[in-house]
Amino acid sequence: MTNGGKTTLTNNLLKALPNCCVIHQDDFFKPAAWAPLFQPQDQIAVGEDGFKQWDVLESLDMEAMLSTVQAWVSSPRKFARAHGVSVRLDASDTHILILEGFLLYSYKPLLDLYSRRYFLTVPYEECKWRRSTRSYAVPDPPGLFDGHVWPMYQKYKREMEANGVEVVYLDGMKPREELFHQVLEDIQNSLLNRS
Ligand SMILES: Nc1ncnc2c1ncn2[C@@H]1O[C@H](COP(=O)(O)OP(=O)(O)O)[C@@H](O)[C@H]1O
Ligand SMILES: NC(=O)c1ccc[n+]([C@@H]2O[C@H](COP(=O)(O)O)[C@@H](O)[C@H]2O)c1
Repeated sequence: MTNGGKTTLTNNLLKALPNCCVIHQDDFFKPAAWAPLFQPQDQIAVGEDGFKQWDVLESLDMEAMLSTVQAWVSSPRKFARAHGVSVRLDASDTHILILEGFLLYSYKPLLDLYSRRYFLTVPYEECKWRRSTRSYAVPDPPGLFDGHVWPMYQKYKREMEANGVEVVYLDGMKPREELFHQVLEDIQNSLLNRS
């Protein structure tokens, strides 16, 4: 979920895991107008509620994100080099790709590609508070959290559960270090079980 601690956890994992790349879903938001002149290029819809609909799958270019994932799948080593990730030649040939995002489990073509699916959650009040302290490229207009962000979070999570998508829930209220060690251990175990 938004402000669950995804970026923080991802950055910690990136430092600890060899040959590890990341793709951020935020990089795939479709273009939006920042001024009326640019209106024709605006691909973010405005809902009946008056809010720009940022938190729906249609606002993200998921095809482009999938292509980026496929580029990694076809050559992790080349991908790592192109993204400035140093490839350790002495380490095992295992490569890891982290996808970091708030709507990763609602786009079918990606669903079967994941080895592990983690889902960080925090309670409503904490999420709202953390969000209020964030500064996004496009600032939240007043009322966006309750009017759009939270309802969309609930809707997509409900759908994900109804579709039987299995995830490992992580308690985003735990200290950063604890979350890091929990997930690192889980990744290491899943790698061991594969070999
Ligand atoms: N485990 C944690 N406990 C308390 N605060 C956290 C924790 N993880 C992240 N934060 C804080 O919450 C905010 C959102 O974190 P961030 O990692 O950017 O979330 P996300 O990428 O999920 O939106 C930041 O201010 C960050 O410092
Ligand atoms: N990166 C952007 O261009 C942009 C613009 C508007 C809103 N957002 C917000 O980003 C959130 C997702 O990012 P986080 O998971 O990091 O919070 C969404 O809830 C969305 O409302 C991002």
